[in-house]
Amino acid sequence: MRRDDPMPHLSARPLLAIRGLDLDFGTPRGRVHALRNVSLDVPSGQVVGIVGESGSGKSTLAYTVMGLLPENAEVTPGAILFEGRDLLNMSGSARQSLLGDRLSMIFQDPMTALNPVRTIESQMIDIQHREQGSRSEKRARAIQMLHQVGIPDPKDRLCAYPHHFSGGMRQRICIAMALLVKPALLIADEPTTALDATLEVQIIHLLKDLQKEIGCSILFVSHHLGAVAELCDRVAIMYAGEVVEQGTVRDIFYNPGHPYTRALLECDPGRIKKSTRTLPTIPGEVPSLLGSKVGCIFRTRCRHASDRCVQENPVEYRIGVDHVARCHLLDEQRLVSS
Ligand SMILES: Nc1ncnc2c1ncn2[C@@H]1O[C@H](COP(=O)(O)OP(=O)(O)OP(=O)(O)O)[C@@H](O)[C@H]1O
Repeated sequence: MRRDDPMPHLSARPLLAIRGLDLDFGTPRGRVHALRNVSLDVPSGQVVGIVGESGSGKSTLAYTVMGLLPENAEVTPGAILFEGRDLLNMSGSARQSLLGDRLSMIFQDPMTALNPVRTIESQMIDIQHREQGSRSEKRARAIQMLHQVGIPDPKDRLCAYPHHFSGGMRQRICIAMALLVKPALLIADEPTTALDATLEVQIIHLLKDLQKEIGCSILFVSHHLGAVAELCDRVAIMYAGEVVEQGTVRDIFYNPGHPYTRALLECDPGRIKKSTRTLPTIPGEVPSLLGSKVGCIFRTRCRHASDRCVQENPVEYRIGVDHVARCHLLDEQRLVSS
């Protein structure tokens, strides 16, 4: 069960390779250990989901890749290799030239990305500033992309401002803008959280279709397991700053190896029997991220926790070819039965 080969689930040259990433936020109360020893791959042409409860570090991970961190953030070791180049050691200008070109992002709130006082046309033309072609060619590409994301009468709507569109339509416009530059990697940070369930399904289907068409990879951050199952090829489960388990969608949903993943699946409203009147929750609370980094991060909520879980950080154990989890139980070869 214990892996012999270091990180067997990580391929030789993925599009994005995060290795041993730790990130702290300096605060008056001490250092918040927001990311702990995170290693993760996004292979070319694949969609990787990052799932976890609120505060588990999903957005911090996404923003770290984009280089959009606040001043109090400090990466203390780690590497983020994008197309083989370490983003953490790149000059500001080299990194800047990747953003909005090879790397693109969709935010939870579309108004974060859209300028409220500029027309959709001017914003969609501006985003193509590195692309070849005249203004009218860029305008034509914008219309085509708006059509692809399902904006009705795109030619007539170009002169509208963001507030003229509904929330769902604004998110479609953001997707159109993010994909207009044909990025190699699209980072989507909870892009459907602000939308109702019907719109969420539409946006997930849209992302799926466009990803296939453009051939880009997506790092999809979500706390919605159903959306992840629908869209992703691979899933990483985060808890309190750590990736505690990762594998294919099938591995995670049908053969979870970590007690936290099991608990998360048991609490998923999409899987709960209709006769149940109260939604189950995971007992206990997420630990303070200010604390020591020693021991299993999930031990305070785990019914299987032992002394070893207090004293020793679990390494990744291989459950399947492409499937790993950080839990001492796997070392002892007695998988948790639910
Ligand atoms: N600028 C900051 N300074 C101090 N702590 C921060 C800062 N930004 C985030 N954190 C802390 O880092 C941890 C991870 O936060 P993050 O927003 O990445 O979680 P998340 O999983 O994306 O949560 P959500 O689903 O609610 O967006 C949290 O404990 C959060 O309070």
